[in-house]
Amino acid sequence: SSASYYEKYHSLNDIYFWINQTQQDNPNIVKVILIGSSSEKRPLYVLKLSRNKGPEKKAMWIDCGIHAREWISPAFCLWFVRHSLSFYGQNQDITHILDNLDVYILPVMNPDGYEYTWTTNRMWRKNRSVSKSDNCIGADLNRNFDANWCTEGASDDPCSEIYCGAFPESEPESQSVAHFLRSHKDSVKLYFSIHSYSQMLLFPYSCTLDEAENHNELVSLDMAQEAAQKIRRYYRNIYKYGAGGKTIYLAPGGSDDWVYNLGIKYSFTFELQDRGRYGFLLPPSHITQACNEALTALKTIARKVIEKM
Ligand SMILES: NCCCCC[C@@H](C[SeH])C(=O)O
Ligand SMILES: [Zn+2]
Ligand SMILES: [Zn+2]
Repeated sequence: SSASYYEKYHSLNDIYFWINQTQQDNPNIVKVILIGSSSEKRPLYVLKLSRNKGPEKKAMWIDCGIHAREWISPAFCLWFVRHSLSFYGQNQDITHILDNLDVYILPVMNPDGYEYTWTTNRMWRKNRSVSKSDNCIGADLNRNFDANWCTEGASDDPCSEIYCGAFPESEPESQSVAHFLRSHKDSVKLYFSIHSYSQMLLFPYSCTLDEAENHNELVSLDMAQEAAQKIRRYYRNIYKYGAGGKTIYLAPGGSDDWVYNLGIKYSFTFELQDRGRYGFLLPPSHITQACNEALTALKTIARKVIEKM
């Protein structure tokens, strides 16, 4: 696919075709792993990028598209894969990362919701599971993980945009991701969940206002602060950074907090462009800069984590 392919938003079927094509074009580097299926039985495909044939290396994980309307998120996962495949050996940052880490990428964690934003309601957020009680559809997958589940910042009302689901991991999508990460928790060292919008680099905790035990390390010059500084310097754009609970809002049951408590101590949620002018409807002409900003932050953090391994 040409460069311009990555400066557009793609339908779900287009992305499934891209996943298959990318694996076929790069059989020695890309492996496709089926980690589960959505409530409407669509496949959840993870791409594994690995430059090494050796034993299981340390790894990093990137999930995109947990919230359906945040189209820049899957666009970033595709952008990252293309950057990794096209610039390995040329760009020293991505070469260093791929020489040290395998990368698991889940381009669309909520395929049913994503499809729904293309066919029916562009502003849909949740998945499309049918709840027993009300006539309302969908749970917020980023409130369905087992981390202070369904406390303040989530809702037990199935009609709410932040409905926490019937119980932790009640949703097939979050259950599939939790299952995969539980079985890879000894090799996965770094976790990224990509969202939009508001331009923030967030880390645990969002489920309480308590500080994570390695809070200083996450916020210090090593990690989030340096990433935000790089974006400001290279792209003249402002990203806030900090613990989610204090920086954006209380949001219990999130993937990043659950991953952190699982023992993956370098866990981040990125809120990409913009700050509200277009919001979730970020125009395709903004994809390049939004993805470059996210790439800069991801590389900065990944390089620091590799140094500490
Ligand atoms: N895991 C919670 C991180 C902070 C909130 C992130 C936003 C992304 Se739209 C949310 O899930 O409401
Ligand atoms: Zn989101
Ligand atoms: Zn958001």
